[in-house]
Amino acid sequence: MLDLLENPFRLGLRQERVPEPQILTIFGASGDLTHRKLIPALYQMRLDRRLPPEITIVGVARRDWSHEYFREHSKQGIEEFGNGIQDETAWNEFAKGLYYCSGDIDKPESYQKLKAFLGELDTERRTMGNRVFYLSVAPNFFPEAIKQLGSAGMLNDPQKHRLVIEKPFGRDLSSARVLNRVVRQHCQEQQVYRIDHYLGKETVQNLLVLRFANAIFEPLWNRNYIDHIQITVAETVGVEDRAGYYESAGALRDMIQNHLMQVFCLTAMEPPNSLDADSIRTEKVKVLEATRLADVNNLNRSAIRGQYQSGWMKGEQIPGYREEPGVAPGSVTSSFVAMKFMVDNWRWKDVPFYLRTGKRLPKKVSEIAVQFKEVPWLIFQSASRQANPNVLTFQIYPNEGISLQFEAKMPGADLRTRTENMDFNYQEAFGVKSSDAYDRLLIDCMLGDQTLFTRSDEVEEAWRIVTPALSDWEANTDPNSISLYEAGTWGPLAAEDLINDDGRKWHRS
Ligand SMILES: NC(=O)C1=CN([C@@H]2O[C@H](COP(=O)(O)OP(=O)(O)OC[C@H]3O[C@@H](n4cnc5c(N)ncnc54)[C@H](OP(=O)(O)O)[C@@H]3O)[C@@H](O)[C@H]2O)C=CC1
Ligand SMILES: O=C1O[C@H](COP(=O)(O)O)[C@@H](O)[C@H](O)[C@H]1O
Repeated sequence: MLDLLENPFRLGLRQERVPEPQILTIFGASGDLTHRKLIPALYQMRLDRRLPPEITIVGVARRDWSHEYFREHSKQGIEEFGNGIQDETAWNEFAKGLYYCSGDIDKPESYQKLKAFLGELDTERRTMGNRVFYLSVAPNFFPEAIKQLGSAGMLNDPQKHRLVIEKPFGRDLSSARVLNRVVRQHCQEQQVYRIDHYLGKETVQNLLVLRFANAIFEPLWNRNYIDHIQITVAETVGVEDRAGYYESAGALRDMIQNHLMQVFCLTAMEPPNSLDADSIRTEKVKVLEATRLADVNNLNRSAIRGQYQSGWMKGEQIPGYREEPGVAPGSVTSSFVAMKFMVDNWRWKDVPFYLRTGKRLPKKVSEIAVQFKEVPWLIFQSASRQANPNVLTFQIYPNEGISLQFEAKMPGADLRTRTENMDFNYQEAFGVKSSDAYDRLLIDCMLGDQTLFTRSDEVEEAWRIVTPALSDWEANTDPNSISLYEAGTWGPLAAEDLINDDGRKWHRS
């Protein structure tokens, strides 16, 4: 493989700073996220020397594992979900810094045991009292874990102690406020990293670069040129073995309130004064404050929920959501949500933002499609009778990149046009696969950079916007009140109507 300095595509890709030695304590160490994402990301970062040799990871969960078992389990996770071990010597060195400390979030004695253990490790691993506590557990545990960590004196040094909180942050506006209050009682905002892994994705960050490092887009980025914007996160997987969590969350809490709304913020916000964490977060809050569901008096015009029923995908029969293990037979949990937002400000008046996400859809795809207005008068013949409008698409998954759809002249004597694409592909351009979002976010947290993490007021504003739909859906538990869609299709018909009624259609990538 070419060295960073030799490969011209990779110039400038070197990470500037390596975090100080520290101990990362993961609550929920035996869970899915730790196994599939966090440990593989941490190992890869150490392999790439983006983490110091002293990096130490302590897993916490109730089950009675040994350090050795946690190491073996982690190794298997890296083989299955990461880039593999690659180098046994490097693995052995990394594994020496992996520890397990069984404990129950609800029990104060677990924190005393953990505190003593971290103290011992500090001396052994030379980690200088630097601590990150990562709450990779179900959201209902967040308040208790924070209270207990605070009471045990483990969050009392704002310079050395950091707290990472997974999503969803609360389950509605009032619980998010309570959680923020708990956070404020036990630590300062500068210590808190509310994580949203979509902010760690390269194309999501590329949105900022495209908008604010290029002069040509900003003049067009408003109601004069943009017809509407669509944000889609479609998944082929179903609820898998996460019904315990998903039944009480649903697609609105699991995806829209956090991932899709963060992407929405970066698309719609005003230019920040600088890249400073608070400049960006302040602009995100401002655009959220101006945002509402399109029509709260007629929710069918702005918020659609759906649930997959049995269907066929890749020749295989897929069970319906209500037949999945752990799901109640009459469940009205949504596995699909589509929403229409309006932003009441000068830039976006009358420009709808359509957001949709769902499980068991035909394709795994995440993208932002910015559709421009049609030309006022077409003087050419078009292959499709009518010229297609320009669409700028940010492809978050798969094939991270950006493409611009435009009309081009077809060969021949006639002046006829056809729709073509100008493509930028991240991997081809830079000669590297984009790294996993968790790498970037874990490093940023260890370096004390909060730019890609959400602030308390941001989370609360996001909850405020979706509250009318959330309240209506919570109140309506009739199994027939949710629109059904066959697994392997693009969601319920009501979601098509949401956009078709405005004379528009969902972008198909
Ligand atoms: N999985 C994913 O792809 C993603 C998950 N997330 C978020 O990450 C968090 C974790 O999710 P996930 O890993 O899927 O969840 P899992 O259900 O797989 O894991 C939960 C973990 O919590 C531990 N746990 C449960 N109760 C206690 C307790 N009383 N004391 C101590 N530990 C406890 C469990 O271990 P034990 O039973 O041994 O105690 C287990 O390690 C959630 O907030 C989720 O929303 C975010 C993005 C993606
Ligand atoms: O946070 C979550 O995200 C995943 C989708 O993430 P992606 O990076 O694969 O697009 C989703 O499957 C899960 O339900 C949700 O909790």
